[in-house]
Amino acid sequence: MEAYDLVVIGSGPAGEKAAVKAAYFNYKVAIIEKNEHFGGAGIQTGTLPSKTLKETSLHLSGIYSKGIFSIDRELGRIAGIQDFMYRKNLVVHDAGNAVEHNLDRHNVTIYKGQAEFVNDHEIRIANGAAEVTIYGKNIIIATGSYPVHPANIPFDYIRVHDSDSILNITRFPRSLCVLGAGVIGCEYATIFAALGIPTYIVNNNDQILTFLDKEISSALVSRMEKNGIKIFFNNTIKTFDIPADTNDPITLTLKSGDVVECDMFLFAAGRSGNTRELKCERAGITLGEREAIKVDHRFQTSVSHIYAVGDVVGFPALASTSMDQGRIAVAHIFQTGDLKNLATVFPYGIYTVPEVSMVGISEETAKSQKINYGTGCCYYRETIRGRIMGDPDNGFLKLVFDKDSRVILGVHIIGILATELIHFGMSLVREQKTIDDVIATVFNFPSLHDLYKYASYDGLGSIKGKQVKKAGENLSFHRH
Ligand SMILES: Cc1cc2nc3c(=O)[nH]c(=O)nc-3n(C[C@H](O)[C@H](O)[C@H](O)COP(=O)(O)OP(=O)(O)OC[C@H]3O[C@@H](n4cnc5c(N)ncnc54)[C@H](O)[C@@H]3O)c2cc1C
Ligand SMILES: NC(=O)c1ccc[n+]([C@@H]2O[C@H](COP(=O)([O-])OP(=O)(O)OC[C@H]3O[C@@H](n4cnc5c(N)ncnc54)[C@H](O)[C@@H]3O)[C@@H](O)[C@H]2O)c1
Repeated sequence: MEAYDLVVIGSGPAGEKAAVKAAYFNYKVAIIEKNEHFGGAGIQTGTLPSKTLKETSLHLSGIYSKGIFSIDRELGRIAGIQDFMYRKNLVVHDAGNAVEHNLDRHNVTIYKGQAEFVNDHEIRIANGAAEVTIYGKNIIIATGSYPVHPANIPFDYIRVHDSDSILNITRFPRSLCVLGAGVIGCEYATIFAALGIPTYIVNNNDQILTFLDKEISSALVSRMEKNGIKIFFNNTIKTFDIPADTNDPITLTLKSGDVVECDMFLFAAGRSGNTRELKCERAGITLGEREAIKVDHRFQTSVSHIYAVGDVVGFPALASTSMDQGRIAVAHIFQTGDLKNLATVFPYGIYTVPEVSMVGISEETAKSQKINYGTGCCYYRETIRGRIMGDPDNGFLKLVFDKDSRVILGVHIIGILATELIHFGMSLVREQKTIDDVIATVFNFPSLHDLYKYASYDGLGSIKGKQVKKAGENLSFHRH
């Protein structure tokens, strides 16, 4: 039986980075992947395809240039579903190959097939009729998550989809209903709505993306509604009526009694850990809620030489954090001494139209923690760069800071490039910088980083109790 210093199960962002890091330190490493292609949800079915479809929908719809440069860009021909999928397919294919190449380059041995534990050191890999068992001195489970399939949702992958099958549609929906206003639901709803497709969201509470600062999530709701999305709050679907003729609409009856007619349906109301096939009980590994594996802060499971990283351990379930979790587990196993814990300050990037990003605490959290906090805000259109670009999103940046120390505690952005702009804010929060530090910083001019400067000035005004002049909507921002 072939023996390895480390066996990694799964080649998504968490598994790839773990395997490559251990190999870099000259350990003998194997990785097991059950899918034909490498990269997991990060590259094949989640992050990368959805982000590419978002860029494609912005490009095809011209949503950010309409009416701004005097002459509207017209598409030479009507874009078809092949045009919509073209770049996604290309980028996914290239990025999947890049993962394989990276593993190869680092001399990681690749096993194709489905892994299951024989005991706490031995893993059986089945690939069709072929089977092989390998030995891992240490093991990292990085098997990710899958979209749950509640019994009442009649998935047919033609008109009723989950976030995997929506990537393979062969025609545009004439209209779309999404169940769940989490990140997946909101991102896909805005991608399709940007293309002019009538879109509905059904969500079982009164807010979308509940972890966001409320002012930002409310602003996103108003932008989504402006882009033609109708959201049913505090609601869920009671019955589905799917006619045999695909020209006829699917009829959904909601808990509220409302009836929604739509051409396609997307389920986006939750994922669970990919642990069922692993037979974790044979290795003595303890599972938690939603089929996730229980780990400590170093990603060690209940069995000391077995670690678990990425989506399979649950929150925060991001590609960004998953990669670092993989690296941290390896650093702990082999005592490389370079990485100890996952950064406590990391950003959330929501690739909706418009984008949203946040780091640190929201105004609601500051309030609940009884912090003597202040806020400062600046709209994109109040900056010169924003005016040049034109800003159909009415985007803004909001700072939450401690009024006594003036230290910035949270940064919240809605608007173009929010997921890029947030990283300066992340440094501010991590390094406990003050609004005065931001005011004393020179940025390129014109640049959107002015948002930080003028939000800080706005914050100064709010400390002194002045009402700082604000253009346009949300003039009535509550000041502390
Ligand atoms: C639609 C969507 C959009 C997303 N957008 C973002 C985003 O914008 N930003 C972000 O940070 N995150 C995003 N995410 C989340 C991100 O994709 C995941 O957090 C990330 O992929 C988790 O990485 P992972 O390595 O833990 O698991 P995965 O990427 O799921 O990879 C797990 C791998 O393990 C393999 N595997 C599973 N079981 C076995 C087995 N028994 N044997 C062998 N192989 C096995 C699978 O085939 C898969 O290749 C998104 C997710 C979805 C679904
Ligand atoms: N940009 C990103 O970072 C990004 C993008 C997509 C996904 N992800 C990751 O993927 C994970 C899964 O995302 P998700 O959106 O599937 O799940 P989620 O748990 O974040 O959201 C599910 C939503 O569906 C609602 N819901 C649940 N059951 C319902 C029901 N029966 N009826 C109506 N509404 C219902 C919930 O209230 C919630 O708003 C997230 O935790 C996230 O970390 C990240």
